[in-house]
Amino acid sequence: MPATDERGRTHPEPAQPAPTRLETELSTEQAHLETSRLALRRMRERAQSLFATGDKVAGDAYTAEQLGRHLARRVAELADDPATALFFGRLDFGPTDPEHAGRGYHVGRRHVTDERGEPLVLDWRAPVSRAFYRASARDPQGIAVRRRFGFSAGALTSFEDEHLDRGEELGTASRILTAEIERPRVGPMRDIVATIQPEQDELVRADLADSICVQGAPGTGKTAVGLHRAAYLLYLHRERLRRAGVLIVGPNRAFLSYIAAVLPALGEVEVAQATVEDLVARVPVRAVDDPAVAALKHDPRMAGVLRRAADALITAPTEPIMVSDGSFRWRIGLDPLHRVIEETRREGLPYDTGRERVRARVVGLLQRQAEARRAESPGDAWLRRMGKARPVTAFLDAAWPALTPEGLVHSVLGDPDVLATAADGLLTDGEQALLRGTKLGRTPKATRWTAADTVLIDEAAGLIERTTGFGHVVVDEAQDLSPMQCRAIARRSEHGSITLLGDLAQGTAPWAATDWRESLAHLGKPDAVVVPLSVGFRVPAVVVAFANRLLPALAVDVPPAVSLRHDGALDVRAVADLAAATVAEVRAALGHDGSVGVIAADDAVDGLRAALAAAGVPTATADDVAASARVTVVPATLVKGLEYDHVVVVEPAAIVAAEQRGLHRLYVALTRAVSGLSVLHTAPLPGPLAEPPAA
Ligand SMILES: Nc1ncnc2c1ncn2[C@@H]1O[C@H](COP(=O)(O)OP(=O)(O)OP(=O)(O)O)[C@@H](O)[C@H]1O
Repeated sequence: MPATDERGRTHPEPAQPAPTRLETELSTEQAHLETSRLALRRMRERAQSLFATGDKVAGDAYTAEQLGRHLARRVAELADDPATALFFGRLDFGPTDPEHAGRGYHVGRRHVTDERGEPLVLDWRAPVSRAFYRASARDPQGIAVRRRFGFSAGALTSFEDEHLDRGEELGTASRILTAEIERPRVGPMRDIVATIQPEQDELVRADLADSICVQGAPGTGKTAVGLHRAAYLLYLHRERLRRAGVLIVGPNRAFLSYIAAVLPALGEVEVAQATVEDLVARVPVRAVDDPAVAALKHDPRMAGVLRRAADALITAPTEPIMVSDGSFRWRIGLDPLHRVIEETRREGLPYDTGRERVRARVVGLLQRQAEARRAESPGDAWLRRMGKARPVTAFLDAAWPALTPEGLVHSVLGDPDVLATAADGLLTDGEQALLRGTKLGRTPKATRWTAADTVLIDEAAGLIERTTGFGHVVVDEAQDLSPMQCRAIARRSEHGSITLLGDLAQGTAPWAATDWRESLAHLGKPDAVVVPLSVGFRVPAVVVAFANRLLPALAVDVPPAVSLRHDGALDVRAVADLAAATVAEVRAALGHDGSVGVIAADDAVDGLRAALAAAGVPTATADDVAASARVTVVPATLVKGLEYDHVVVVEPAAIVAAEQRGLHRLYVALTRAVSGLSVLHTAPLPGPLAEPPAA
């Protein structure tokens, strides 16, 4: 409005440069963000007030509890983290789209609607949002303009448009994608919803019915894809998957805590996470196997041995059953008992179910006799009494004895006769001798089980009873699963699907996979497709080139990664004093933003931690993602799946020497860096790294 002076004369406003079109658009978008945040807050407040009064409106305690849980979940889902962008993109449809012509949608982490129910932000998983990830200049999918927003500390600061209708497409040249990839890393893993790439999106949005296996070099986004697929499937099949459950399997606790925040940030708060060891932890692990024995216990032939041992317990009846019942005496002869056992055996039920089926059939035979003699049908109480009658149980105990998983494994490992029969033709004499050398307690209870035993016990449990499964299982770092561990996961996904993620080059377990088809067969999903990912989002090109020098020595057939990052630094240096050089290197790295990871052979970790502490540099451990210390000292055996902005790998030769697949371990260690990698050594570098790179 023009200003008026004391004499009543009007003056034009002091000249302000008119806002540019870009500035106006930016402020419109900022206003939309503000409106959306307020709307989300309203949605959350409504959910909270429903939660507060939910128990008063529900009819009964059960409904109240269900409702309470639902509402609590809803409140958690609607949490707004001011540090993350509520929306990150916008789609403007062109005039010819049959459904959305001329409309624009903001795409973000969850649906936000205004008070009239009109969408302010669309969930990234909604069908319309798909075009945000997949549309291209060649196949615009109805989109005229795709806009990406840039944020700084939760504030919307920029945007970038692609006029797909004019054939413009940025692809990986997007500034906003580049900034996201090059952002210095700190703390736990973050979601990538804003920048999921088309080849990743195809995997994320694969059908629930499809099991898939992703082979990807380090940093190609396998973990990210697996987590986002879990979130996507939960969105699309909410009820079904909530009932059946979704499980994420990772290599160790440090890794699980590193990824734990991703799904909650996407509004998914009910996903189970476990290591394979957790899954099979029916007994505590209190002993260690000799490596050769452990390897044998993880061999899939052990499944056959256990099955045979369980089958061998089922034997032909030797005596008829006689039961006194008041003034009556019932008798079942050998022939019908034979038939019951054989018929039930042929049904191939879990052992326990079979035993109960035999019991029910025997009671059925008694019932028929009773009906014939008494001309009336006995009631439930009678049936129960007959089922528990001593002669019936005695027959069962002889022909189909009760069995526990620990008991079965104990007898296979501890009773040479049982082993000889069960392993005949499956294991060599030498292998049987290895197993006979296993130290066991006198009873299963008194036995100090090993980690490999727990896998056998789980296999035995799978023979005896049905395992409860999940609707979908995501398995990360799957190259390290043994065949027997694959079978443990197969039992938990028999009626569901799996996403298998891994890199054969990073296999460090003695039984590491060399061919995904074999793992998939053991997982019960032989027909799953194997899809490669080859664009690396973590490791800078110079570092990839250095690590790739190890590939020929790793004896695996995998496509090498191509890095999207052409920045980044590599510094390989012979030093005189490892501890002093590490301290200096860490100090220098602390001069820049981001986390610092020091990776060393396991037995060198304590010494390095002490050296850093003595120099006044506090350090965290790998499983402490919330630590305030920026420096983490990680044993090489725990670093799989993790990443740090700057990585210092200390004495590669020691990492290689520490284990059988030490070169694979070193490959893992060398591929953890986001911005820079320093390699410090006193001993010569291991084989392929010592040679000059091939031209
Ligand atoms: N589309 C993307 N946009 C931005 N960042 C991405 C994208 N995909 C992956 N990243 C980032 O790249 C890094 C590596 O991703 P991730 O850990 O999922 O890779 P990975 O294949 O599982 O690696 P590894 O084999 O080493 O376990 C992470 O920081 C992740 O956030």
